[in-house]
Amino acid sequence: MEIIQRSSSIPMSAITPDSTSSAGHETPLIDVAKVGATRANAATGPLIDVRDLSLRFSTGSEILAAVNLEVKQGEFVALLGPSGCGKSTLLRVMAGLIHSTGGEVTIDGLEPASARKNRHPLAFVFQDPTLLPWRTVRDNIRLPLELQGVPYAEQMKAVEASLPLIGLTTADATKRPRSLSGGMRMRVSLARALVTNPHILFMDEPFAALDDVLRQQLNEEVLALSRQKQWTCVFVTHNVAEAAFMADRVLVMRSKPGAIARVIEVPFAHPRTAALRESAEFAQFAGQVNRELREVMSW
Ligand SMILES: Nc1ncnc2c1ncn2[C@@H]1O[C@H](COP(=O)(O)OP(=O)(O)OP(=O)(O)O)[C@@H](O)[C@H]1O
Repeated sequence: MEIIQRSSSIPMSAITPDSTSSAGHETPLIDVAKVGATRANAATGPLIDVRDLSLRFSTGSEILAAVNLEVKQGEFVALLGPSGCGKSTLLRVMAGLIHSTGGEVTIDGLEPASARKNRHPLAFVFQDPTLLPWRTVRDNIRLPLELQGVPYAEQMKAVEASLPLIGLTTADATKRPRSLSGGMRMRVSLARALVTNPHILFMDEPFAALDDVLRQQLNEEVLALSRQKQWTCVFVTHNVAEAAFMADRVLVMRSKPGAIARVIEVPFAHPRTAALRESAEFAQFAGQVNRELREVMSW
C-alpha cells in the first residue's frame, strides 16, 4: 500500500466533547452498517484555512510556527504528534478559543468567532465530559441552547431528537451524571455538542479515557454519525490506530516549535467497520503511520 505524503501546507478538518470509561455494554450511537458513503466529498475550497500560523504564549518560547493547513467541508482530519507538540493549542486556535500571535485562521473566509456566530456553528468536545453534576442528562444536553436563549420548548425538542442519535434513552435523560458510566457520560457530552447542530466539530482526545472496546465502538459510531451529518471534523489523538481508522487525512505534527511535518491520506473507503480494523491492510497502514510518527519524533 502506498501512503500519499506531502510535506507542509495541506488540507483537512475536525472536533467535539469528553469522557471516562467503562467496560460498557453500550447502546450503539448509530447503526454503522446503515450509513454508507453518503457525505458529499466536497471538492470545493477549504472550509478551514490556516496560514503561516504562529503562537507564542507570554510566558515563553514559540509553541507553533509556520503552520499551514486546509480542511475541506466534510473532511475528517486527525492531528497526531508527540505529547506537548501543540495539538490542543492548534485545535483551540482553529476554533477561535485562543488567538495566534502570527498568521491567520479563517473559516469560510471569516475569523472563527465571526464564522461561528454568523455562518458555521461549531462545537468542541473535550476529553473530560465536564457535565454539571446537579443537572440531569437532559438539562446538561440542552445547556448550550439555554445559553443561546433558545425557547425552552425548542430546547426540549432538540434534546429529544438528539437522544437516539447518541444511543441514549428517554429514561437515561432523567438521570444525573454520577449514576452514569464513563461511556454514557461521553455520550451525553457528544449529545450536548450535537444538539447545537454544528457544522464543524473540534474534538480533543475525546476517547482517551475509555477502555479499548468502548473506544473502538465509539470510533465507529462517531465516524458514521459525522458522515451522516456531514460534519467537518478536526480530531486530536495520541492513538495511531484511532487516527487511521477515523480520518480522511492524518496530520503528523513535530514539536519545538509545533508544525505539520507529514500529511498522510487514509486510503480506506466508507463505511469503516470492525472488519477493516481487523484486516491486514489496516495493520499495514497503521504500522506505516506509526513509523512516520516515530521518524518525526526522532528529529
Ligand atoms: N496557556 C498556556 N500558557 C503557556 N504555555 C502553554 C499554555 N497552554 C499550553 N502551553 C504549552 O504549549 C505546549 C503545547 O501544549 P499542547 O497542550 O497544545 O500540546 P499537545 O500536543 O496537545 O500535548 P498533549 O498531547 O500532551 O496533550 C506545551 O509545552 C504546553 O506546556
